[in-house]
Amino acid sequence: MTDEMAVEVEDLRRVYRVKSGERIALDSISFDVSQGELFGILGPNGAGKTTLVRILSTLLHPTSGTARVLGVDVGRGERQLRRRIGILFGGERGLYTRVTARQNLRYFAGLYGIPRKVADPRIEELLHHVKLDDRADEKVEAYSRGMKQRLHLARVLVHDPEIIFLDEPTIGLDPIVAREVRGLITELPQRGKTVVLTSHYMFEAEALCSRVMVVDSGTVVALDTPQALRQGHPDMACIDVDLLESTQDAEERVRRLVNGEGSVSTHVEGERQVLTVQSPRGADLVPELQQVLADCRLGVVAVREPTLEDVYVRLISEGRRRRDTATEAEQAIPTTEKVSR
Ligand SMILES: Nc1ncnc2c1ncn2[C@@H]1O[C@H](COP(=O)(O)OP(=O)(O)OP(=O)(O)O)[C@@H](O)[C@H]1O
Repeated sequence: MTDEMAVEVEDLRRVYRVKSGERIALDSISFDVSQGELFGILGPNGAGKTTLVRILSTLLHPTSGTARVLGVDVGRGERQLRRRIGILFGGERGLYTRVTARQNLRYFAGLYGIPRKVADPRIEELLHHVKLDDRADEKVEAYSRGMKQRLHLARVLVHDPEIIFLDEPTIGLDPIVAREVRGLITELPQRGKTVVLTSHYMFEAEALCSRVMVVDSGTVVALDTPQALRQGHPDMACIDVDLLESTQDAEERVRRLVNGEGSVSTHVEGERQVLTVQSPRGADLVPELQQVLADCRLGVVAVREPTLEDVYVRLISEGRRRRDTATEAEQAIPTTEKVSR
């Protein structure tokens, strides 16, 4: 393994059979991940992220297309690959809580057939690395969520895998613990590991990943460095409007004002409700925006550069608009014409 890509995916498709017929979770996606890269997969709920990670980590077979991990076809080299990959899914499953952290790690090392004289010093080093050495002989049931997640990371590393899949590794963690876990993830490439991670948090992807791939409805919407994605939309400025008191149709009215040339979203930030408008008109839009929102009580109105999250919102909404238009056009074609095409 020198010049090979860590992950090579071509035309990968996964369809689930459901009562109503078929559900396309991945629709012919292609991408590569280099060795030593920290690669992020972003996408809304149901985008296909977990399906993709499960295929890459040999837990699920693709319907068609190819996926090679460390040069091995995931469908053919399961046994060989499992020793070389580490998998961490969000949540608490996968540890034995009635025994200690050290016993957990010894057990998992044993499953991979690692001799004690190799495993023991590695376990010591890992416990130290995830800052659990002083609590290593305590039962895991007495651990906090954060300690369990750090132990999960040690478990993922116990067989010294070359590539690690992390599915939403900081989900449900408090901000301080999440930051600790992110710190440990950042160090993985320095330990020679390739990391593929999924996340719902844009700032996390921006802080950790060398490249990110945005997926929606099983297709790749964008793939680039976080910086290039942000800078790839020079026409876009963002306006944040603090809505101190708002009317129900405020967002809809702003949407009509923007008229498909950008995007509008509202989110709550602590006590604040913030309406964000992305528009190529930038600051020029502010007076009209204030006029449209004249019956609301507004706080600060600020024009700023887009963040990765803004770009993400725009990419997803543009993709969905394009798909809706294509579906409407398809539905407008008379049935006879569809059959003859
Ligand atoms: N076992 C299954 N049977 C049927 N459909 C499934 C199954 N697993 C996933 N799906 C569907 O496949 C699509 C992709 O799901 P997937 O879990 O991969 O998305 P995701 O991006 O990981 O979502 P989330 O962020 O909510 O975890 C969704 O429409 C989902 O409902």
